[in-house]
Amino acid sequence: MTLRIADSFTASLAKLTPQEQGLVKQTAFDPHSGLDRPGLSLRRVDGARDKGFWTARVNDDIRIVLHRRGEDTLLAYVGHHDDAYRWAERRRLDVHPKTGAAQLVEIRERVEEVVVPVYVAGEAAKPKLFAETPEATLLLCGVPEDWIGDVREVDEDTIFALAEHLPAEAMEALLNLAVGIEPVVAFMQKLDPFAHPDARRRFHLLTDETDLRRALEAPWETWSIFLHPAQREFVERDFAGPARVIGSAGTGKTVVALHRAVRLARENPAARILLTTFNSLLATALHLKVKTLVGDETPVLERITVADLPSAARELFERTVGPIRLADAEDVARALAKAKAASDLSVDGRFLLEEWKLIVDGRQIQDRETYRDLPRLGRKKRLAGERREALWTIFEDARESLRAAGLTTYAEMLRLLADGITAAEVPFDYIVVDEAQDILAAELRILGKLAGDRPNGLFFAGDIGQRIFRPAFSWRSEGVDVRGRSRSLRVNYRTSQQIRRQAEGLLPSMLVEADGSEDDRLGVQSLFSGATPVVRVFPDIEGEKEAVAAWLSQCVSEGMEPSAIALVVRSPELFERAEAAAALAGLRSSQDGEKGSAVRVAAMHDVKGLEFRAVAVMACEEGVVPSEARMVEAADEGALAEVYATERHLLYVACTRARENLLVTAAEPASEFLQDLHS
Ligand SMILES: Nc1ncnc2c1ncn2[C@@H]1O[C@H](COP(=O)(O)OP(=O)(O)OP(=O)(O)O)[C@@H](O)[C@H]1O
Repeated sequence: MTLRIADSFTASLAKLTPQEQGLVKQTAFDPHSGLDRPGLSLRRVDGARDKGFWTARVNDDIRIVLHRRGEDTLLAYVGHHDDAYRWAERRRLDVHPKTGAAQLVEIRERVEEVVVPVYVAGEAAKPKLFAETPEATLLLCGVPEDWIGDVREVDEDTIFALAEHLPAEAMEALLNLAVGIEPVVAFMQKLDPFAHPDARRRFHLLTDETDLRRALEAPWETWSIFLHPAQREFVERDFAGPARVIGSAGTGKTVVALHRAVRLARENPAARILLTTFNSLLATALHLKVKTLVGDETPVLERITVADLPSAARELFERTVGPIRLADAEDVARALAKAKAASDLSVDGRFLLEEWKLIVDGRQIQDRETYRDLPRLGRKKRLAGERREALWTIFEDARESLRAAGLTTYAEMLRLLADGITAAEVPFDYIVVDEAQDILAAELRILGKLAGDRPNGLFFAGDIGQRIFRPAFSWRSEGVDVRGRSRSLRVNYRTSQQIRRQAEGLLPSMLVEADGSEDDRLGVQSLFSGATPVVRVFPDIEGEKEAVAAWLSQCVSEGMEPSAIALVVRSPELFERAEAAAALAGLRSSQDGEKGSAVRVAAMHDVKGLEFRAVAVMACEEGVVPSEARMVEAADEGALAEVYATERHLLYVACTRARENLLVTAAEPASEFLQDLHS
C-alpha cells in the first residue's frame, strides 16, 4: 500500500481556516490502520468521470478527496462539501501519453468558463504563440491532450490564463517554448508514472506518520515537500568537490540549501552538518525553516548546527586555539588614524580605511612584497610602487598597535584558524552555505580548509546579482573551485512574471564573477502572472507619501494583511517618510517583523531573505540610490564601479521581495536606476 499527497491537497488545505485545518489533521489517516476505519465515511464520487475518486468526511461540511487505485491512495484535495465534489468531478488522474508522468488533469469539457480571454472587436490581437507548433511538441511539453486546443489560442498576454488549469511542468515548458527553448525529452514511459521527475514535483510519497504530520502541519510551506526537478537534482546529487547552486532572486536556492543539509544529515547518521550564512538575521530564519523541514525528527535536528559565519568561526577558534578579543570598527579606525598621524605621507583617511578593509586586512596581506606586487582586482587605480611601500608602513604600524592592545581582527582570526586547524579538529562533516555571494574572501578560505576535499564537503547557494555587503573576489584564488559543479535554477517561485522581468532590468543579462565565470540570467520563468509593477516620480515628497498611502489602502481593501506589505527605503534616515505614508493610510507601521496589523518598514539591506505580498520601494532619488555618501567615499574608479554595482543589487533585492504587487516611487529628481526598471 502506498499513500501519496498531491500539491493540490496542501494548497487547498492552506486555504481553510486554522480551525478547519485542525479538524482535517485530526481526521488525517494513519497510514498503518488503513482507510477503511469506521467514521471516515468513505464515499465514491458518483459524478466523477474518474471512478478512483472518493471523499472522506471531516465534519458536516468539510470533505477530503482521495484517489484510490488498487493499493495506492492519493490525498488529492480538501474543501467544503460542494467545492470538494465539484473539484473531483472535474479531474482525472492520468499518465501523460508522451512524457509518462502521472498528472492530475482538469477535464477540459467540464470547465465551463472561457479560459482564454477573447479580444474585444477592434482591439489589435497579438500573435498566437503556438498556432503553428506541432502537436507532438506540445505533448512533449506535458500538455494534457484535452488542452491542446486552448494552448493554440494563447498569446504572450493570455498564456497565464492557463496557469491554473495546466500542470506546472507543462506551463513551464510552454513558457520556455515561447522563448525558443524546446522541451527536454525524458523517455521514462516504462517507469512508475509517479517516479517521473515531473510527477515528483507534485506528488509526494508519504513514508511514515512523521512525513504525513509534516505535510499537514504547515501546508502553506509547500517547499518543504515538493521540489522542482532541478532543485531535487541539487539536493540529491553527490559532488566530488565544492559545488554551488546559483539563480536569480526567488528561484528557490535557500530551499535547496535547506533540503541538502537535511538530506546529508538523514543519510549519514553519525555526520554533523553546518548550515551557515553571512549574518545572524538570516541564520535565525534558516533555523526556523530547518525546524519546519525536519519536524520532530530530533536526531536529525540535533546534528545540524545553524549559525552565522562569524559566530561559527569564533566558536571554532575558541575551541581549537583559545580565547580571543575581536577588534571592532572603531578600534581599527583609531589604529589607522594613529599610524597615519605618525607617518609623513599625505593620504586620504577614507582611502586608507578602504584599502585596509578590502585588501590589507580583508585579504590578510602579510608582507611588503606581496602588497607591492598584488594584482588589484576591482581596485583599478594604479598605485606607484613607492607609494605602496610608504602605505605599507602605515598598515604595519596599525597592525602592531592593535596587537599591542590584545585585539585581533575578524579576518586575522579566520587566517589563523585556516592556518592552524587540522582536518581532525573540524567538528563538521558537511558544510552548506546560503547567500554565499556575501561571504568574505577570508571566510571562504577557511570554509575550503574546513571541508578539505571531502566529497559533498562544501555546498553553496547564492546569487551574484544580490551581492550587497562584500567586495567581489576570485573564489579560485581562495582555494575553492566550483567550476563544472555550479548550475543555475531557472524557475522563479516567488515573484510574478511582471515583477521578475522588471527587476531583472536593473542587472545585465550576463553577470561576470571576479574570476571570469559567467552567470547568464536568461530563460528564467515565473509560473504566474500579476499586476504590472508601477514606477512613479512625484514633484515633491508630500505627493509621494499621499500616493503610497492610497496604494496601501488599496492593498488592504483587496484583502491583504498589513503585515504582508512592506515599505522599503534605502536607509533608516528615510523610515520617517515610509511611516508617514502608512499613518496617512490610517495603518500602523513597525520596524520589526510583527505579525498582524502593522505594515513593515525596513531598509534595503535588511530585507534580504524576506518576502511580502506587496512592496513599495520609496524615496528612490538621485543621491539616495546610488548613495551619494558611498560615492563620495569611493577612493578610485574601481571603488566607484563597486558602489554602482552593489547599489543596483540593493534596489534589485528590494524589488524582488514582492510576490504580487510592486510600487517604486521617488520625489524629483529620481534615481538614474529607475530608467532601467522597464517591463
Ligand atoms: N519547490 C518549491 N515549491 C514551492 N515553493 C517554493 C519551492 N522552492 C521555493 N519556493 C518558494 O519560493 C520562494 C523563494 O524561495 P527561496 O527563498 O529559496 O529563493 P532564493 O532563490 O533563495 O531567493 P533569494 O535569492 O531572493 O534569497 C519562497 O517563498 C519559497 O518558499
